[in-house]
Amino acid sequence: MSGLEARGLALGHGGRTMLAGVDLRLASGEMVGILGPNGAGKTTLLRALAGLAPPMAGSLALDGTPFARIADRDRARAIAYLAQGAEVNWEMTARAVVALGRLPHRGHPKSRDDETAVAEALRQADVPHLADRSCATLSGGERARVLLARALAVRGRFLLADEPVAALDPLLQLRTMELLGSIARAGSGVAVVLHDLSLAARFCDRIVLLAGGRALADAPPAVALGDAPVAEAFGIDVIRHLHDGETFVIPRRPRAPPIARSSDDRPSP
Ligand SMILES: Nc1ncnc2c1ncn2[C@@H]1O[C@H](COP(=O)(O)OP(=O)(O)OP(=O)(O)O)[C@@H](O)[C@H]1O
Repeated sequence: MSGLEARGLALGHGGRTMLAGVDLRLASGEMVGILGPNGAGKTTLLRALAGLAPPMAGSLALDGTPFARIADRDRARAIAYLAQGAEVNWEMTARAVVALGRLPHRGHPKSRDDETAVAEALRQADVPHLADRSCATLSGGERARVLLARALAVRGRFLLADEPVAALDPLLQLRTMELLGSIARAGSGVAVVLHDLSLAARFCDRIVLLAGGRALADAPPAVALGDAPVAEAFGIDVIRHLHDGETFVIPRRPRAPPIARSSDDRPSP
């Protein structure tokens, strides 16, 4: 079976289960959005898929080979991971940080040219002008784009990106989603954690919606972001706006909590 595959995953921290019974397959050429409320387990799931945190139960495999049988370096070459809101606390230039994405390739006979990969990643992430700046002096959005470039420089077959647009202005959010979509269309499997329902609905082929300790939905956006799953996962009502064939899903208001019926409300016998 090709792709990155999780079966029956149970994940948690300190012995506490946060997610259970998660099945997920990320194939080449598709972009999957991972959504859910704060604390639902999106980062926990993404880290497990990257091989950075072993599951409490279940299996993870790359093209049918269990993670346990894949060398760390081979896995790191195949699966690029962009952490959520990562800091860079060293006095390193942006170019040096992006070059860290080439570490899994060092000494590998089939490695592509590192300099070419770094230059292309800087260009894809729109940050060539920042290449010689110290990362410590970058704005939050600039740093986010440099760290995206580091993940792109891996040139993995899979890219797992945790909230890559959270710190970006509206133009860069759109450009980043377009970039991730083009990377998927070029043949990589992309999983992206998002909180923006419209970006997820417009750019993702499939949505995995996490809530209540499980995957509530794993379906195309029109289904996974339907009124019922969105209400159950986030406790909100949304407005849908169809424009040029694309659906925009806009949070409208928190759902009213269910009204407890007092004995006075009951119909008279
Ligand atoms: N190292 C840890 N030790 C203990 N609990 C943790 C740890 N990391 C995360 N958790 C808990 O696990 C749950 C899932 O966290 P996770 O970061 O995966 O959520 P998330 O869906 O990515 O949330 P957000 O949208 O806020 O980023 C949360 O309740 C969190 O408090």
